[in-house]
Amino acid sequence: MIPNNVKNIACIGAGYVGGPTMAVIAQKCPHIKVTVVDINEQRIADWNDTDLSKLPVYEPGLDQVVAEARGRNLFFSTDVESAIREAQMIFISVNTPTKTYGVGKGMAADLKYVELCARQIAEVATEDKIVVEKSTLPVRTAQSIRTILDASRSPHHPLSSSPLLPGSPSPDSSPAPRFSVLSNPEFLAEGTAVKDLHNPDRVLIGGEEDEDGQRAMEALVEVYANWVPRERILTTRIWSSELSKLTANAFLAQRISSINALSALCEKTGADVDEVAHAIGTDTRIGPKFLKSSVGFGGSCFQKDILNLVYLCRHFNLPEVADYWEQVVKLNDYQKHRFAKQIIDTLFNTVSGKKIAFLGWAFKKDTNDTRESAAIYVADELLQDHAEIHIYDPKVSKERIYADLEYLQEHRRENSSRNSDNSRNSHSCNSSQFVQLESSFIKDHVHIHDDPYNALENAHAIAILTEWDEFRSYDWLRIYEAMRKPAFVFDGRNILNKEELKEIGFNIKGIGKG
Ligand SMILES: NC(=O)c1ccc[n+]([C@@H]2O[C@H](COP(=O)([O-])OP(=O)(O)OC[C@H]3O[C@@H](n4cnc5c(N)ncnc54)[C@H](O)[C@@H]3O)[C@@H](O)[C@H]2O)c1
Ligand SMILES: O=c1ccn([C@@H]2O[C@H](COP(=O)(O)OP(=O)(O)O[C@H]3O[C@H](CO)[C@@H](O)[C@H](O)[C@H]3O)[C@@H](O)[C@H]2O)c(=O)[nH]1
Repeated sequence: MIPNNVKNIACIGAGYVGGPTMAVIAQKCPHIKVTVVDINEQRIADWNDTDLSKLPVYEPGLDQVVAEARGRNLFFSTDVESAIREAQMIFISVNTPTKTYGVGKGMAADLKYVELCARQIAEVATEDKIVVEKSTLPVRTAQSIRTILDASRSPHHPLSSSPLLPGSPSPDSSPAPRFSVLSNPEFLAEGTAVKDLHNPDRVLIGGEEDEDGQRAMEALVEVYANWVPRERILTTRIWSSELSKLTANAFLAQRISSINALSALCEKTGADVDEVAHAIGTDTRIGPKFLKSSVGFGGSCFQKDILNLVYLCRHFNLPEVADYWEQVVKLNDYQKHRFAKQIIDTLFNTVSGKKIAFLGWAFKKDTNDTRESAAIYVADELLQDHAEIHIYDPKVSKERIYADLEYLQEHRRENSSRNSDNSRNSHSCNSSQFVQLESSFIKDHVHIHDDPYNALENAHAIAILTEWDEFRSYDWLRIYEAMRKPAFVFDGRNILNKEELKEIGFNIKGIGKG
């Protein structure tokens, strides 16, 4: 019978979502054993490191949560099979990146890791289980997961006891396991993951309408009800839950692209985008959040999830709807390009041989995650013009920065060597005017610093790519004195005090500042 009272949870995928989410469940539910498994041995070793500063995910407050629960009822392991076997409820929290090959390349979500999890659960499970989609998935993925899981109940499956097939050899006498699939998308934002998990606006659970589905939903509601008020735990039909996740991200990203589109108009007209955002945000129907104009949104989710939504719309023959949402991503590409171009234009139409210092590489503050960070695309565009880039980020490693730039070149290589008719023609990563940069060129032209003042010394210009708080409190007079003149600052996050910097002597340009 599908359990409605869970004592043992497994989570497949110990990444930015699986790790923090399960750590908080374990912290808040000491009566439940939570095992997080991953095939990446290094990641698991890092989660188990006694030095909490080495956790693979940097999130404010996460170290305390892990310290409280790890070894008590929270475990990190590479033994995926045992975790599946023992758990009553299994979360799938693996990556679902944009496909980089074949059908749907550049648009659709790549579900191969999710499918592998479903197959492994089907193979290993011997008892009834609840399978929870925690990864962000296209609407109706639960159907595919169910199909794979149900196949393990077929008379030909090695684990099936085949009670329906008279005379067939039965490997054992226990009945084949039953599964119920739930959708429980995660809405945490990086940098505030622990806060968001402790105090979510809502928890969304979608389930199937049969009796098993209802029992499974009840079981998951009971887990969250240990700390989330029940009125904030929403239960819906499974397809609504799946689609709500993509919709939420599309709406959030749309607000950023909307304000970024207007930032370009502000620069032409003399308006100030922050004043415009404040003026419209005070209308309670619009609200003040997610109206901060920037160099462009990054992160592993917004672009991927919108492209996935666009792909779905095209699949269901809704081209007008697809075009509408795709524009959000195109505008974001335009914003990143506009920022890089402004640097080159302002520095007298070339940055060749010039030292451009980057403050920040992460896609937002308070995280070490760099996936789809605007910094990568801006750096690439400046490197195309032979800039010397010097980078400081308080949390991102040297290896990560080089890997990000290399990955972009690899992506460009794939796009140019294959027929990319089906893929998105992104300005940032597929533009025909850009050449593929060699590794040696990247190593020679990109320098990473542990000390921000070293990164900034003798720079022709500074570009702020991430809104880390510490950048505001630097000694800007000292920085000015150590820079080449005219000393340019391009504030891609509008975090610096423009008037103060101008008084020091800087030539400062913000986003959407006319
Ligand atoms: N990062 C976020 O802030 C965020 C927020 C909400 C939702 N999501 C969604 O959650 C999902 C996971 O995102 P993430 O950022 O945690 O990804 P991630 O890449 O940080 O982590 C995924 C992990 O899954 C592991 N994995 C892949 N296949 C596996 C398998 N078969 N068995 C065991 N481990 C396997 C990988 O090794 C990796 O460590 C994605 O669908 C994403 O869209 C992410
Ligand atoms: O007003 C704003 C708000 C954000 N950003 C940028 O937008 C990107 C995304 O920021 P944010 O949404 O705060 O972080 P994520 O961790 O990407 O979280 C988003 O993506 C997650 C993964 O799906 C969802 O769970 C979250 O609800 C959703 O906010 C970052 O580059 C931010 O700098 C802006 O430029 N202006």
